[in-house]
Amino acid sequence: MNQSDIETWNRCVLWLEGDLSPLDVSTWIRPLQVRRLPDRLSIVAPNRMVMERVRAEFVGAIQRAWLACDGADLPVEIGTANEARTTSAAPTTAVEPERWTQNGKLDPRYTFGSFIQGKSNSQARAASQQVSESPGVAYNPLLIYGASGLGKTHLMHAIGNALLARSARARVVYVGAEQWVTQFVSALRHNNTDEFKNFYRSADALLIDDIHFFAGKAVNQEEFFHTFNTLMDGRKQIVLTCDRFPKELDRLDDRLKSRFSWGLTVSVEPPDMETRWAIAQSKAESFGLALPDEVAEFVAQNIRSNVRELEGALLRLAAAVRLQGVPITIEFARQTLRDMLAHYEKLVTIDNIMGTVSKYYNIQLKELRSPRRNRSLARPRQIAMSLSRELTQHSLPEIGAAFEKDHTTVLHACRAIGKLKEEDSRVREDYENLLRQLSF
Ligand SMILES: Nc1ncnc2c1ncn2[C@@H]1O[C@H](COP(=O)(O)OP(=O)(O)OP(=O)(O)O)[C@@H](O)[C@H]1O
Repeated sequence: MNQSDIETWNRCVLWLEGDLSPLDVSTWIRPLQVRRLPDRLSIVAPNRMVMERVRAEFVGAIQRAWLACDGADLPVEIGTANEARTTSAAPTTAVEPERWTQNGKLDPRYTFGSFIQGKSNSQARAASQQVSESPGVAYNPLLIYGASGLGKTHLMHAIGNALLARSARARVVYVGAEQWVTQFVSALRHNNTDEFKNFYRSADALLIDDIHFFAGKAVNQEEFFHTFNTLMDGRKQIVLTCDRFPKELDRLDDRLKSRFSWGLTVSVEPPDMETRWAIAQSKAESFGLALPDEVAEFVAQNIRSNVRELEGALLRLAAAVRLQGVPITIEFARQTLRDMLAHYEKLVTIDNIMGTVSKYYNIQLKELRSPRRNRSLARPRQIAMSLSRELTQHSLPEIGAAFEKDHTTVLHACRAIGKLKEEDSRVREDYENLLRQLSF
């Protein structure tokens, strides 16, 4: 795949994430390699099973996604890597077997410049920048953890790209833990583990994504343990990402956990409203979408769980604008993103906001509706009203009715909490914790 095909295909995958289940996307779509030929899309599946399933179920969706992302309506041909290598009719679709003697590919789009900083990720970004400036010295290993789609891989690639920009000859090795496991198993099977070891142990910087994938894989952990020690002894930089705080990983060797804590462990959190807004603006610009401020605000307010979803939403808007050629308004965004928005509305209701807030403050649910005004009840009630305003589409009178109050009380609560978030760090922290809990 050339760079332009890779970029278009990445956008297609994002687009398909809006239509298919996450499991379908990771099982059937992500393993595909797609190449645009003058008259067709040539898809190579890693094996027969994937090929047959994609051919039976996903070809239409892939065609639509390509049309939306690239503007070209092309027929699709699909084969497997083996077929592609042996079919002279389609030599351009041949897929190189995954080899650990090649560096994994760093995405050139993932740089510090394209990473939007906010409260939720400033520590991770600063640490990553520092590592890229003083590899092997500043923080070693650097471990970035957090939920899916919050920018861990982006930061890891940014470090790799920056290291290569400083020294094009540096051996920056990037690999997903899953890929490492596959490669190591293959090396064991073919009796060439020495080559595998030399490759990883001679890196100047080793970046391993998603190390939670090592959990329960004792032989791989053992190999990684030795690679880790060799690189640390040679003052080579190690960067790791994980979907949770590594001490919480079950079935991961304690020796590894303790070594991870030699360096710095930083988290990335879901972005707050302001950061989502800035990310929306920046992603829209990179997709060539002129996004009016009020639409950016609408999208940022409504797509909250992670940046990958936010990006998917903007891509959809960009494709819809291109196809329909109409001006982009809030109503247009609401229509185009209605299934994504419905998903959020279903999950965040006033009832579950009240439930989450009462549990957080350890008060009874009925107290949120009661007329009692002592501070220990009034503050949680105001926070619950303000969250209902921020996270649902309900009007002030509807929120008031749910709390058995009138709409002016809700308005007052939203203003009071808005001000307190600026002035009182305790309120701000509580509000952000609750937002995180409600943003699944
Ligand atoms: N702060 C940010 N600024 C700009 N883009 C971001 C930011 N955070 C995430 N993204 C974008 O969101 C998408 C998902 O990010 P990324 O792949 O880094 O997530 P992740 O945390 O590694 O997720 P996973 O654990 O699922 O691999 C990427 O396209 C990335 O560029």
